[in-house]
Amino acid sequence: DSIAKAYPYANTNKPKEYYDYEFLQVTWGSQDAYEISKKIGRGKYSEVFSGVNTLNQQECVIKVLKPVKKKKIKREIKILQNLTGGPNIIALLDVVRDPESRVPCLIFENVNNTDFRALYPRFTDMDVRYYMYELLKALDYCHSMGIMHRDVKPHNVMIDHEKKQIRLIDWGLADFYHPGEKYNVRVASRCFKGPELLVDFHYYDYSLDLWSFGCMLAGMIFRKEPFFGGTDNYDQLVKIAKVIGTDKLHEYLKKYDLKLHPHIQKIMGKYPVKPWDKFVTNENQKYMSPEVFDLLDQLLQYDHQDRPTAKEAMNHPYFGKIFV
Ligand SMILES: CN1CCn2c1nc1c(Br)c(Br)c(Br)c(Br)c12
Ligand code: NA
Repeated sequence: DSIAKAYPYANTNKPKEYYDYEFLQVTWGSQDAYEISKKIGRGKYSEVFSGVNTLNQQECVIKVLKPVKKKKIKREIKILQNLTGGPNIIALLDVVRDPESRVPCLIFENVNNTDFRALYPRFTDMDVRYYMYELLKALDYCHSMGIMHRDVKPHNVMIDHEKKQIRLIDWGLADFYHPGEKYNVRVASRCFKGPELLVDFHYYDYSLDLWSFGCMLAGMIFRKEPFFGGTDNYDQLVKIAKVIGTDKLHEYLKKYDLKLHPHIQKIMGKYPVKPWDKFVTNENQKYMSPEVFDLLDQLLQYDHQDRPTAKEAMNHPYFGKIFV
């Protein structure tokens, strides 16, 4: 079996009620304390609004959950409660039920976010290093608390560029890591799915988040969003193989005794490794450095066991300069 390199027993050492979220007794606050001002987003599982707490005039974000299994709602609430207060983790302020519809709403602290498509092109090389280090702080924290995020992507990293603050949001796909547990591979967003998900390897761990993190970093420094732009979950692996090559893919499959889905076998060719400097252009060269290429080599590896942990990534020389 494959066991996490980092924090494998984080949950083993916790009381049962820490991870056994099904028994969570949700104490619902009163919805009438919150007024919705405008819709700011919509996802598969929720609609998101900016709002205000009428009792203290505090701005907030209201995530109205679409009808989904109670178990999944309890999981998201439990995880948010376990993590609130952690570095760069979005703070859950309240859990309320809409009086008419009785639909559950999660109330979060507000972040004056700028959409990443408009923000990232404005980043200096130091901005990228700074914000990606802050994101690793959030990942190392949640991993140390026995939780995999499983949906790391720019859409889920809120950035207030004035305050130079980030918050990792949307813990709706997050789950508790238990060594040897079989997990659903239908998680993360297509372009950020790790190879383990695309080859149906169910015994994955926190290192999935480090693959997604690597995809974010590559997209930011090469100004190519998404970096691996697959058209479906089969093509996604082909797009990855066209960059990191097929030799190591076959090594990976052999090590874990995995078979490529027949459709992937049909569309997958034989590809060499594509060096990172092939992606350099005039507009992205300000983000290039030997350190960042080395970090990408480490993060974007097929074998999840070979990727650095979040803590190891934080100690990479690429993040050395932000402390001068
Ligand atoms: C789709 N958008 C845009 C901004 N924004 C969106 N979803 C958000 C969520 Br969920 C939270 Br929690 C916060 Br805080 C912010 Br800010 C959010
Ligand atoms: Na959220």
